This record gives sequence, C-alpha cells and structure tokens, in this order.
Amino acid sequence: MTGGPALRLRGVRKNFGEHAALDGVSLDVQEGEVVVVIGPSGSGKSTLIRCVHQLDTIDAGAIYLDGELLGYEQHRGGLRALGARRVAAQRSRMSMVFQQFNLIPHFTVLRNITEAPVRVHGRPRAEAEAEGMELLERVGLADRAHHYPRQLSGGQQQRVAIARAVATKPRITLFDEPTSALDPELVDDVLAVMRGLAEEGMTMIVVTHEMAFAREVADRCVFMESGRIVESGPPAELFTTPSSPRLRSFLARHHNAEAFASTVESNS
Ligand SMILES: Nc1ncnc2c1ncn2[C@@H]1O[C@H](COP(=O)(O)OP(=O)(O)OP(=O)(O)O)[C@@H](O)[C@H]1O
Repeated sequence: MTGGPALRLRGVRKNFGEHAALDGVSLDVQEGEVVVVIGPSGSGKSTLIRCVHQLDTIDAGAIYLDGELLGYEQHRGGLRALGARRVAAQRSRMSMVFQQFNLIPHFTVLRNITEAPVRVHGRPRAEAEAEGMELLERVGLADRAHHYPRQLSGGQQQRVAIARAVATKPRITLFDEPTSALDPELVDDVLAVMRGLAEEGMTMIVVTHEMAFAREVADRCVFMESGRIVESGPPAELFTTPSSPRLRSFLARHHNAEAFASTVESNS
C-alpha cells in the first residue's frame, strides 16, 4: 500500500482494429471508494474493467494497482510485457464478478468459494472453509453450502459468485453488469449484497444500468461515452445537475424507462 489511490488509470487506450474502445481514460479509485460506471451501450464500460483486470491488454497509457504498474515492467529504458505468471500474480490481487456467474458446476457452493483461497493464495482448507461459511452467511446462503450450482436460482448463484470474488480479500472488486442476466425479481437480493459490501468499505468499480443503485450506493459516478469519461462526480451532483448534454439525455432516457417500468408494475 502506498497512501495513494488503490487504482490509478492514466491515458488508457484500447483499440479493437481501427476502433478505440477506450480513448485516453484517466481515473483514480481511492481505497474504500465505490465507483459506479454508467453510459450507453458500447461506450467502453466493460472494456474499462476488463483492461483493469488484464483480461484485455491496453495499447497505450498505464494502470497501477497500489502504485505498481500492471502488465508491464521497465526494461532497457522502455517497457516490456510481463510474463503470464507475473500477470496472474497481479490479477490475483483483484476480483471480478461477471454477468454470467460461471460457477464450477461439479463443485459444491462452498468449494466454489474456497477453491481460489486454497489453490491460488495457499490458505489452509479448514480456515478457508470457515471463512467461506461466514461469507455464505453474509449473502444469505449458509444453508446452501453443500448444494451444487444447478440447485440454485440465478440470483443465488450470483450471490455465491460475489462471495467467491471477495473470498480472496481483493484490493479491488470489479463488477461487470452483475444483475443484467437475472430475472427482475432476483435483482434486488444481489444489489443488497453489493450494498452491504460497499457499506463495509470494500473498494469497488461497478458497471451497471441500475440507476437507483448508482444513485444510492456510489461514492462517485463516472459517465462514459465513445470510450471517454465525459463527466464524473458524486451521484447527488451528477444526477441532479449534469453539465454535459449527453449525460442529460442519457439520464432522461433512463428516467423515462424507469417511470415506464414502475407504471407497468403498479398496473399489474
Ligand atoms: N472483443 C472485441 N472485439 C471487437 N470489438 C469489441 C470487443 N469488445 C468490445 N468491443 C467494442 O468496443 C466498444 C466498447 O464495448 P464495451 O463492451 O466495453 O461497451 P459497454 O459500454 O460495456 O457496452 P454494454 O453496456 O452494451 O455492455 C464497442 O464498440 C464494442 O463493440
């Protein structure tokens, strides 16, 4: 730990062919901060956190975790890419929760959670299991510890995936639209688990279309468009007095969609 931000992005660029999915993104995430990334489809939100987690390599700029450059090292006055083992070691200090929960089907719920702490972080199994049970308690699934993923609903599987992500005590947890593959009635339980982690001071970046979650839980909201951060700030400011016209029209579209959904709900 450095006393600086937990995560720092400077001028990050990611190209897919001719197209810049990230076009010079700079962002600091402080320890304990919850940053929620919003923006239209294709604006680069997922690419941003995939680059942080080193699932995608970057084409320019730099990303630092606790002051350590990710993916590259100084070599003969320039930079060279790190080997796979060192990248894996850096990645093991972060966790990511995906849209699709990807639990290992032939492992029990508890084993899904303890596998990385035991195999990657060398924790004694008994200790990892005790902590795994505590985590399951926190996500409301202690009674499912010895079930298999197929015996759980999508929302329950996602809560297990979140417990798995935080079991390694990551410096930062990245969420990529964690509720968008779920039936609407399962979304709230997952968001409640994430809200609990935020209240405990976990450092998080959350990509989501859940505007109420962004408004209520984010310390800072980042609005992206065309691979750039157009505006960022505390949600109370961003949502009430957006300065960019693009953010204003994005919020209006979402507001209309939410108002429509609540009318349908109250009429049903
Ligand atoms: N593997 C890939 N190959 C080619 N283009 C890609 C790839 N991944 C993303 N892109 C492109 O990069 C841009 C940013 O995509 P990204 O998935 O980051 O957007 P997003 O804001 O997360 O969108 P959504 O809200 O729809 O998930 C898009 O134009 C997308 O088509």
